[in-house]
Amino acid sequence: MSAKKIAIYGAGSIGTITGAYLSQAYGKDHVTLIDAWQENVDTLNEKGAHIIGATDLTVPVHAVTPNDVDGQYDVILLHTKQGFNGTVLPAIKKILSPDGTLISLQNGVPERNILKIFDAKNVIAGSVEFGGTGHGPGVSELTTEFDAFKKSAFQIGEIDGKLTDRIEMIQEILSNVGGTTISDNLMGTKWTKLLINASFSGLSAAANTTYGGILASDVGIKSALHIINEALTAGHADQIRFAPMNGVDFNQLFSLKGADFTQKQIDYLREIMKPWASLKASMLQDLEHHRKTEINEINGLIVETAKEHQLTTPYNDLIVEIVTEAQDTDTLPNFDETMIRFSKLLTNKPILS
Ligand SMILES: CC(C)(CO)C(=O)C(=O)O
Repeated sequence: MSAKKIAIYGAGSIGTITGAYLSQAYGKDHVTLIDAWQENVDTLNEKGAHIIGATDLTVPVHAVTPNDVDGQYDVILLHTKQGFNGTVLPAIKKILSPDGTLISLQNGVPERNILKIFDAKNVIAGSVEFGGTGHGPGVSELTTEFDAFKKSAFQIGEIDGKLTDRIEMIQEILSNVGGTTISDNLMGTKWTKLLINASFSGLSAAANTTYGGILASDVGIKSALHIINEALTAGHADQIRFAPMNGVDFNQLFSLKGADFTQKQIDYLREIMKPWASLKASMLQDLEHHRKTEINEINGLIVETAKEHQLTTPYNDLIVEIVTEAQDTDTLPNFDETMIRFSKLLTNKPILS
């Protein structure tokens, strides 16, 4: 396998971590990090990729800007944001070898659009299950606890869910980064990641805090459960079978069964999310750096899907409202104000024991 040429398209907080581990495993002659930010590319080449947080690791890497890409790649990991797909996908098409594989790892569910540009035989997809926070050029903080990262970093699958030699080969490659499981239910995988993004990343962005800040707040954790439940309801209406993530069946454990969520559901959600407490949503990092967020592709997708089935989504609506407001006014949301707005939605919803 080491003869394969691998590219990481998008060396942001997640791409830098992935690129560091793959370069460590296969050598920088076989792995290229592609990123549009010249200063990031220069620093990566001069100083290596520096991973801090749950580990401390510096790995020599080879990085280029999209304009300087030379040659074709057998495997390309797609780590840019969906908002750039209009330019990124045609650029990737030119550098993916005819038998190559593009791994769609973006948040949301971009695969239908990706398949308009790429032949299905060249595409697999999956979800990223670890967090990263950028700390300037070349430096990324691994925000998932190290054991959880090594256990569960990616879930990948063929579009048709088949177990193929190719998907096993990609699993082997990604296992150099962290735990990688194969899913036979790709849409279920993408939607389970979507519900984590909508709830914890949505609230992290809307309340200007980490996942831990949401877990520690009663309003935060209860709102997270409502967001998850809205995503489950919209997904079910759209025939989605939610895949377990890191062994946890969100559908089974966290859907609303009675008048309200039970204390057991609250405690369990707090417990299983602990290894991700230091995560800062990429949408919050976008707001901090004056970039457009993925709000429409994350909470917005749940709202839209629900609407198609005449369902309402007050909790996801509020996330969209707050994050869009912050994005449009180039400001950061305020934790207390956001919690007040969510507590109004939660009023009259007692927690059953
Ligand atoms: C889970 C996490 C933090 C990993 O990048 C994420 O997907 C996001 O916030 O966008």
